[in-house]
Amino acid sequence: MKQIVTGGQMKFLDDYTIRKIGIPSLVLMERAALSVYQALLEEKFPLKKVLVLCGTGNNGGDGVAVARMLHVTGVSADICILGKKDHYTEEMRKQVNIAENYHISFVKNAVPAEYTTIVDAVFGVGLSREVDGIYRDTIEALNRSEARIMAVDIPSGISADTGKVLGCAVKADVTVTFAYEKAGLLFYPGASYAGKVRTADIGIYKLPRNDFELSVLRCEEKDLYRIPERKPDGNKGTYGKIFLAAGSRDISGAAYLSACAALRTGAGMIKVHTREENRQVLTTMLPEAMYSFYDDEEIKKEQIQEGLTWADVIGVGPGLGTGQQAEDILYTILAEGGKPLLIDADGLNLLAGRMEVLTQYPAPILITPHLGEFSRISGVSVKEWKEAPLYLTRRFAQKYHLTVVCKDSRTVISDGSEEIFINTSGNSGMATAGSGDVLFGILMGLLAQGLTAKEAAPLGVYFHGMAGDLAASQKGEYSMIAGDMITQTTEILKKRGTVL
Ligand SMILES: NC(=O)C1=CN([C@@H]2O[C@H](COP(=O)(O)OP(=O)(O)OC[C@H]3O[C@@H](n4cnc5c(N)ncnc54)[C@H](OP(=O)(O)O)[C@@H]3O)[C@@H](O)[C@H]2O)[C@@H](O)CC1
Ligand SMILES: [K+]
Repeated sequence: MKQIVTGGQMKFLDDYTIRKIGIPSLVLMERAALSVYQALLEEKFPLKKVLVLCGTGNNGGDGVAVARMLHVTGVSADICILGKKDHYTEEMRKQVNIAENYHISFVKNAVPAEYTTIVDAVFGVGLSREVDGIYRDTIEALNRSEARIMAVDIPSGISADTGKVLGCAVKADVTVTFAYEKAGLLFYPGASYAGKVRTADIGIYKLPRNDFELSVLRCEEKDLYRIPERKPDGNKGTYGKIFLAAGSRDISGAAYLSACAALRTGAGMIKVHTREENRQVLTTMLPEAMYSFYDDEEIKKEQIQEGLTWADVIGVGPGLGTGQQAEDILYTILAEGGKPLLIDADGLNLLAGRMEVLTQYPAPILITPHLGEFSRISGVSVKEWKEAPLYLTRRFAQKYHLTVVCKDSRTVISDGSEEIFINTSGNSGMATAGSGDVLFGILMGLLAQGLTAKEAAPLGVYFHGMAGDLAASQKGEYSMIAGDMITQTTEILKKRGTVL
């Protein structure tokens, strides 16, 4: 797991390192600038003529130090400072003083088009409001230039918390961020403004994970080892039994994809409860599953109860429909399930406006709404969510005692505790029919194998994104379809043994 920070947390850690640990601010700044200088060389930036664009804060101070490092190695570097002298931080003042002693050239009205490389050191984590005036004009001119752009810590204009563009923002080719990735570099549009992100260790104190009041994390490939190991003496019961209510009249695909993904992820057994019309197609396509069918008559509660008693994990929703039968199935499960429960799609649509019934359920519940569904069940608009994705997802999880997987280009996962996850795997090709059903199946598969909802959710989402990335590498983002992701789960599970 990788630790991510918000802008406020980074400022706290900077401050803690300086005041409590005792590393002087200028030492951190020197290391920060050196890491940017090295990145300029390693990423082969064209250093014929470099402009370092600085703000008045410490991000600007980093920039002035980078200009000095370039200057002493014979690179022609101009410094242009936006903002007034009386706004300089103490560190910025010292850096400017050093640069003046070196006779580095300061320019007033830089023309970005004249430079081969531009270092963006206007705003870092201290950006506090919309960018306008001279800042906006300069950033827009910079984005129009042909120069390669290196952002210091975060592209100026991007919110370090949400990735939002505050007015306007620098479009960088490479960003060197210090100590930790900032949440704003992971969320879109910030992620696409940052270009390639390099994280540099500059000596900031590494706070233990448990000491963060709110710990923002992301999974990485080595976390695959968290998928439970297969036991040589295991049997199909060892790997869990799933009861899945999915599919409706003429909708069999969602049931197929989720059930198949669950089995491919390693679940021992699955029983699909679905409409009679799906009998032939499902039993032909997925004979490995067991089935119970219902028709136009009233749903048979005993049939469902039998499945619930047998199962270790329950899933409800994919392709279920929102008619009376679907509602009866959902409420039977809520009343009598009592086992870890996953709800998606139509299951969530049926719950809109009645979410409080979930707080009565005696076992963990995991829900996987996309942003539209989240909006419907929470009353939070998509626009509001984008302003505060971490806070709003967590608040919702707390309110209804759930693990929430809020699906977006950067899925946010929270069980309401102090640990919250942002997922970074995946690609635009995954915005394809049935992709959510595959995720649902993967999550059921992980829960069936004994992971808790909190463990399964971030790992399953990451796993699903990896499957999407592998599918895209083979079929391309345009052509890949949901079934390709199931095929790739096989490849990912093969990797499990190699990442330890
Ligand atoms: N010692 C350390 O702490 C270390 C810090 N490090 C580096 O420092 C960065 C953080 O520095 P920081 O806290 O000084 O804030 P920073 O990002 O430079 O911006 C603040 C300035 O911007 C201004 N401003 C804000 N919004 C604005 C707007 N919309 N439009 C116009 N102005 C606006 C604001 O002005 P004011 O609000 O005072 O008017 C203030 O002058 C961090 O990202 C990293 O790069 C590293 O060197 C490691 C050691
Ligand atoms: K910057």
